[in-house]
Amino acid sequence: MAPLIFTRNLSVRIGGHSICRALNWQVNPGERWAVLGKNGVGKSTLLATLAGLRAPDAGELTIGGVSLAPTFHSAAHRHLAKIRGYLTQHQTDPFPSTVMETALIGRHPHLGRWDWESAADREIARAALAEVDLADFSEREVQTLSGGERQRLAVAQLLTQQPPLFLLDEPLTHLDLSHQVAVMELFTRQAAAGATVVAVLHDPGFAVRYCEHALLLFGNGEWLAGPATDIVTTENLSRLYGHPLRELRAEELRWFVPL
Ligand SMILES: Nc1ncnc2c1ncn2[C@@H]1O[C@H](COP(=O)(O)OP(=O)(O)OP(=O)(O)O)[C@@H](O)[C@H]1O
Repeated sequence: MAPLIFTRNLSVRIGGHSICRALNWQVNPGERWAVLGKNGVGKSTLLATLAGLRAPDAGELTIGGVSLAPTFHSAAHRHLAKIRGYLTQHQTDPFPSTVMETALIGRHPHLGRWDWESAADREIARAALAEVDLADFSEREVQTLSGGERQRLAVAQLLTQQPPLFLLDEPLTHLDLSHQVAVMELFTRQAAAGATVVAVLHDPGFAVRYCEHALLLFGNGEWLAGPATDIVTTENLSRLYGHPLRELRAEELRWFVPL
């Protein structure tokens, strides 16, 4: 099966700072990857690059068979919109809109130029809202939602889009513990059904619990990618965060606590 993400010697920089240098990385259908690193190392910038929203500095990048670098054709944007769903770190709502209308934005890549959303589209959106515990919120104004409710709506909009690749920038922001688990389990089910998940996470315990692969960004262009069991270790994490950590085990769960 063709990889969803393929990079060869990919280099991404921002403001004179190297995020990754010569990144050789392959993400296959059904895989779940956690991206870990300190604040400011460039996790969001790398995700925006994978989403096709900024150009890398060097190397090759292909997303779902669409070449984003070194060659990229603007005609590929529509195709790309069906391939990858991108959860940004902050949600903005400049215009009044209901929860249902906001979820339905996820259907836009699937509609023709003059099409309205169909009953089937609305059903997909309704099911997505139910998945994130917002079934009763359809007619609420989006600006009245709490932080956690707004974040769950952003997840519902992604589910409504039904992309094969989910790029999630801190999907657990604003969520209470039960909704953190619910959202990670929801994406685990998506992966079991064949979708691919790449998530920026700040808790390595959640990373090893829900992702079988990890990409570590060390902030100087250096990176490590591979099976989470091999590379999410106290030694690597202590170096990654510049702070000593200890691993605690509870039954089959692994947690990492800062000392
Ligand atoms: N336009 C810009 N010009 C220069 N530097 C920028 C610009 N935009 C962002 N940066 C810097 O690039 C670095 C990477 O930012 P990015 O948001 O990708 O980091 P991050 O790893 O996602 O951080 P966090 O964990 O805090 O969300 C940061 O140091 C940020 O201040």
